[in-house]
Amino acid sequence: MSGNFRLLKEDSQTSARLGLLTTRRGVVETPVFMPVATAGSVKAVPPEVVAGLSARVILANTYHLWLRPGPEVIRRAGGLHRFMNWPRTILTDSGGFQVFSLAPLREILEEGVRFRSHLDGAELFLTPEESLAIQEALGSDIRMVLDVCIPYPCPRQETQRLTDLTHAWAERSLSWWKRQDPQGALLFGIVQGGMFEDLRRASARTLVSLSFDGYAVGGLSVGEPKELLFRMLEVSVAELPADCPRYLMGVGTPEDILEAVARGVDMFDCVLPTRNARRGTVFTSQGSFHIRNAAYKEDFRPLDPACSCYTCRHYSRAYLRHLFQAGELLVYYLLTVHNLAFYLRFLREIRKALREGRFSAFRQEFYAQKEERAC
Ligand SMILES: CNc1nc2c(CC[C@H]3O[C@@H](OC)[C@H](O)[C@@H]3O)c3nc(N)[nH]c(=O)c3cc2[nH]1
Ligand SMILES: [Zn+2]
Repeated sequence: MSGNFRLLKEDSQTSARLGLLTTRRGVVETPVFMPVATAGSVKAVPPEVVAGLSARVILANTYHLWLRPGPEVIRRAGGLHRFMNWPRTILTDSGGFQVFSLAPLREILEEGVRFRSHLDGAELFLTPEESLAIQEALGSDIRMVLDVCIPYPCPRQETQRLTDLTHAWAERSLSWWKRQDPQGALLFGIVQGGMFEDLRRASARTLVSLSFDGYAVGGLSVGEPKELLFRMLEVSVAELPADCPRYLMGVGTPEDILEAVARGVDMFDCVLPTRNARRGTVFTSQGSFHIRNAAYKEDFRPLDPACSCYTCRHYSRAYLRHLFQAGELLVYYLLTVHNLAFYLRFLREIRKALREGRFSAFRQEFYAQKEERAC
């Protein structure tokens, strides 16, 4: 819909591409990883540090911020950027996923979703228009339409019904959007269709015919086998315009991201680097490991010798293990900084490989190193 995305280079051997997404808060090189700040904070790490790690976009969540502290508080604070002191791009998810993953006792109606708050059980009703009104109060730069995140598995007939509903809500979202002055904010549609190739293709085509600024592929990374995730991704992306950004929601491990980039995805969000850090699991160039392992009790090396992040420059595995065992809060900060640095560096390396026309060699090297580790 809006020409905010420029294709800079397409890989010769795969569908991978290097792009530039311009939002009203800055320019974002793609493929990009977006740290998750669901409730308005990248857990345990201040925004200046997240920006210092080169993050250009973070992701917040309509459902969580709607329930607490409420959109009016954030609107009166001057919007989410001011409220959380993040001056760069913010993408807000619509709440479609949380209503199905968090809220109990829900009812999907034509008009919207009725459910009970996971915080206090209060009865709530979320419509496509209300989700966009909340995102408007938050003042995010990229907004997602309210969709139905179809669970896995789901019978074909129910998949068709929920996908049709998602399309009706997408249409209502766009007509609401056209009645507003979005002031340069972008609106993304979300492809559903469950695990049925024909429903996936039809969903992508329907959303493209409505014309959005970008397209997310939803309803994946919901417990399905990897080969199904990538097959449904391929058939969805095949129907999406090359000159619009594609966002694969909730994915994933470094390998999943690499494979999705190879299939033409530009944008990623995932809780893995931040959530795993708080659980003591770290990502490194030698694979991932759990810091509480006794093997690290007197291991005075950094988490990853190939990492130059603050944590790796100043602290050893032994110290980080000690903090984790002692329940010292500092370890959340130190491990999250490292995992985010790892993910953001990984995407930087992917963009560099694409820029230099050696993406396939980079991908082969990634698997060769993985093989080596396995021996
Ligand atoms: C993990 N797998 C996965 N995440 C997904 C999310 C974001 C979760 C959202 O919830 C929070 O992360 C758990 C973040 O705020 C994130 O934006 C999705 N969101 C929407 N609207 N529709 C989907 O079909 C959908 C599918 C997903 N699959
Ligand atoms: Zn590090």
